Amino acid sequence: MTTGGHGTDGVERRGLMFVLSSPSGAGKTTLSRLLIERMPGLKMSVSATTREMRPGEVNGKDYLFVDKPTFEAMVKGGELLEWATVFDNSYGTPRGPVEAALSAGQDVLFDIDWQGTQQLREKARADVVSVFILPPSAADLEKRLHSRAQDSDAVIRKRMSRASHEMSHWAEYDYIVINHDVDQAFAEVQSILKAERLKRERRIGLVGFVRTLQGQLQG
Ligand SMILES: Nc1nc2c(ncn2[C@@H]2O[C@H](COP(=O)(O)OP(=O)(O)O)[C@@H](O)[C@H]2O)c(=O)[nH]1
Ligand SMILES: Nc1ncnc2c1ncn2[C@@H]1O[C@H](COP(=O)(O)OP(=O)(O)O)[C@@H](O)[C@H]1O
Repeated sequence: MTTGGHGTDGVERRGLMFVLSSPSGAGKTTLSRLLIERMPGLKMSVSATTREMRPGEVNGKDYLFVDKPTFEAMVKGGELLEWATVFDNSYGTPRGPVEAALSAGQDVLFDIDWQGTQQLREKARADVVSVFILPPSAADLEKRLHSRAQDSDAVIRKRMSRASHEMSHWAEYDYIVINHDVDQAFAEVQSILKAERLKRERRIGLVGFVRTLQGQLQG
């Protein structure tokens, strides 16, 4: 599914699909924003959703906010790479921008749940790197959901009651980061991405690079 771009050292490599999942409120959105700001060559996948827009969210940036018939038409038209129902709403990843970014040699960042992560893995196992973010405690999780101040008490209760179920999928992920402190968690997630970018299997230009080096040594 992915074709090559160039790494910072000029060696061609396959783009990767970097997935962050967590129970609601553990810090995926915060960490995703920092990654996009600070890691060149990484593009956010903007999901389509039927959920209500929160105060401060921007249509087309945080999500593509669509109505149910539009979402169903996207599913029927094969426009979504994966999709799932979360908290009674539909969420899905538009296929076009992901494929375009990967073809242009960029990595793509996904803030999606475990259902979507499973679907991506089925489609492109070798190119998916998945990270599960855990909160330090249930009390912290609840505090963060309240401090975000964007959901009603009823919605927060629903998200808290779903957290344990969401978390039960932690062992399907490649890496686990506990978000005590944002700077520390960001540094950990960034290290994962940096190391994964250097993986031999993705660096399809290495054979040619080493051959050239060997040629130079012999010549
Ligand atoms: N499968 C899938 N899940 C998504 C997608 N977009 C968002 N989600 C997940 O849907 C859940 C709810 O997201 P949201 O309503 O933004 O709430 P938040 O996680 O509390 O910020 C989160 O677990 C997201 O990771 C998507 O395109 N596909
Ligand atoms: N390490 C942390 N310590 C304290 N607050 C945090 C931390 N990480 C995130 N937050 C805050 O918690 C709230 C939920 O974080 P958010 O990134 O929206 O979570 P998610 O996208 O996983 O639902 C936000 O108000 C955010 O600023």
